[in-house]
Amino acid sequence: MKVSMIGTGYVGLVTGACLAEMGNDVLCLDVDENKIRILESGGIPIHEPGLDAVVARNVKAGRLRFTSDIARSVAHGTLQFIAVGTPPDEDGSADLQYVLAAARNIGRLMTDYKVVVDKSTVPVGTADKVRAVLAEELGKRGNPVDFAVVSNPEFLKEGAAVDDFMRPDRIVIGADDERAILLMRALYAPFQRNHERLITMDVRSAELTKYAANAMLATRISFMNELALLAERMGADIERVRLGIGSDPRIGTHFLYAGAGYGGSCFPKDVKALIHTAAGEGQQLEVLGAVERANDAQKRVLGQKVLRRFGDDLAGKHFALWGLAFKPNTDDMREATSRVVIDDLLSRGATVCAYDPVAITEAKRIFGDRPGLSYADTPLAAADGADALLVVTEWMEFRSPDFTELKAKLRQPVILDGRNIFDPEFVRAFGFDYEGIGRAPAGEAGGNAGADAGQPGAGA
Ligand SMILES: NC(=O)C1=CN([C@@H]2O[C@H](COP(=O)(O)OP(=O)(O)OC[C@H]3O[C@@H](n4cnc5c(N)ncnc54)[C@H](O)[C@@H]3O)[C@@H](O)[C@H]2O)C=CC1
Ligand SMILES: O=C(O)[C@H]1O[C@H](OP(=O)(O)OP(=O)(O)OC[C@H]2O[C@@H](n3ccc(=O)[nH]c3=O)[C@H](O)[C@@H]2O)[C@H](O)[C@@H](O)[C@@H]1O
Repeated sequence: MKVSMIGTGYVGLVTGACLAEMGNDVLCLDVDENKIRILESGGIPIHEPGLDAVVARNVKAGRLRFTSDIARSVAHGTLQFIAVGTPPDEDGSADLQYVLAAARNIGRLMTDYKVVVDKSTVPVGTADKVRAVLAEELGKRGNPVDFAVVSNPEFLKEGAAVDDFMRPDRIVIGADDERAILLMRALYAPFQRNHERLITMDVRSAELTKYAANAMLATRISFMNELALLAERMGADIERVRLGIGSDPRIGTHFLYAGAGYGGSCFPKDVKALIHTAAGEGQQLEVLGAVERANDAQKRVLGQKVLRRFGDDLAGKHFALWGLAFKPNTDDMREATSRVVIDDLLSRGATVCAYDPVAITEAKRIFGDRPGLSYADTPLAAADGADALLVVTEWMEFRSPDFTELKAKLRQPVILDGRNIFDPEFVRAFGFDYEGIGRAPAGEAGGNAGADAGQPGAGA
């Protein structure tokens, strides 16, 4: 099938490459000419495991091409995927300007039947707006060309995007046009793996499904993070609680890890956008409001642990930070907890040396020449002379360091583990003063540690 992919970011490039992998003829469009130049010269503008191989293979086979020529993109695909960004507007609503600009381009130039697919995460009612823009542009030309608008939200995770797209849990298609549904079914047939994974529904339900999924996942995390703070106060261990509740299949152990707050380009913005959508309908989403507030507070928990140990004035103190990306296997730092932690420490006069396997270039772009912030080439080098090590992202390579060497590098053997990657007892046996998120204090096997183990709320 001929597919045009509008927007070659995380979603567009992965979707385009994976569709090409199944034999489709895919043309990827981006208004960012620099991105297109990188792709045309064989580079990949983002860090996403396995993506380079899929892209290279399909470019070589002639099934995947890139362009910044809008007319060429509109002419190419019967299926026109819109996979552009939908960042939060000042009031928290999803900014639809890029989606509607893409739709306008299609309407302005299309000459035959097109299925316009909303792949971007967009609020309920957006398909109607896209339809209206297409009709308006066609109307201006007095050209009654047939088209359909389909909602096909994407559920891939960064860092596992290719795998998620190739082996989806489900494929949601919101449409009311039979011809369009048939085309979408055919397009996604190779991804079904002998099991019906395609769920068709009306467009509005499909649009809401995407926000509901992210909001539910964000809720699980904030819920566990709040319980982790309570566990710290009570001398309980959130990891044991996670196993204890996760064994109930109605709850499950997945996606239940307490940590230093969720980040990324989607949970924060989608939670905000859903709250805003509901408010527009006169409904307050009380639970989601709390989810957002709890997460904002959770991003400050590591900084607060530092202040409790070292006092409010951190002048002369130096900290090692492991992990800049909002999660492992990506260089994405949008809404990353590391940004809040670094700001908190630097604003109190501390200096910070950070290490991340892939996100240092992105950090340099974000922080510029921020005084007090430096970067190291290895995790151990980052720890050199630090008063404490803060773990912010759970990269695999952080999980089994040489603890003896690490201790020798640090000025004080303090580890504040924002992702609970270490076994507290194991690390303490090396003489570290270790604190995780919601972990039992030293010597406690889950008993009541009373007021001594209490944390002052960490803003929650
Ligand atoms: N990043 C993720 O893991 C996921 C993102 N989503 C959603 O997918 C959408 C895209 O997200 P990302 O890929 O992360 O964004 P991104 O920011 O990485 O990429 C968007 C791309 O669209 C391009 N663009 C903007 N306007 C354009 C236009 N009129 N014509 C052609 N190209 C244009 C930009 O230059 C940029 O390269 C968002 O709505 C997001 O919420 C959904 C699931 C997962
Ligand atoms: O709409 C989107 O863009 C995507 O948003 C998330 O994917 P992503 O943001 O890439 O990453 P996640 O793995 O979901 O992690 C998000 C954040 O939650 C945190 N997290 C995750 C899981 C957990 O148990 N605890 C926890 O704190 C991570 O550290 C990270 O900061 C969803 O998982 C995807 O299904 C969705 O398609």
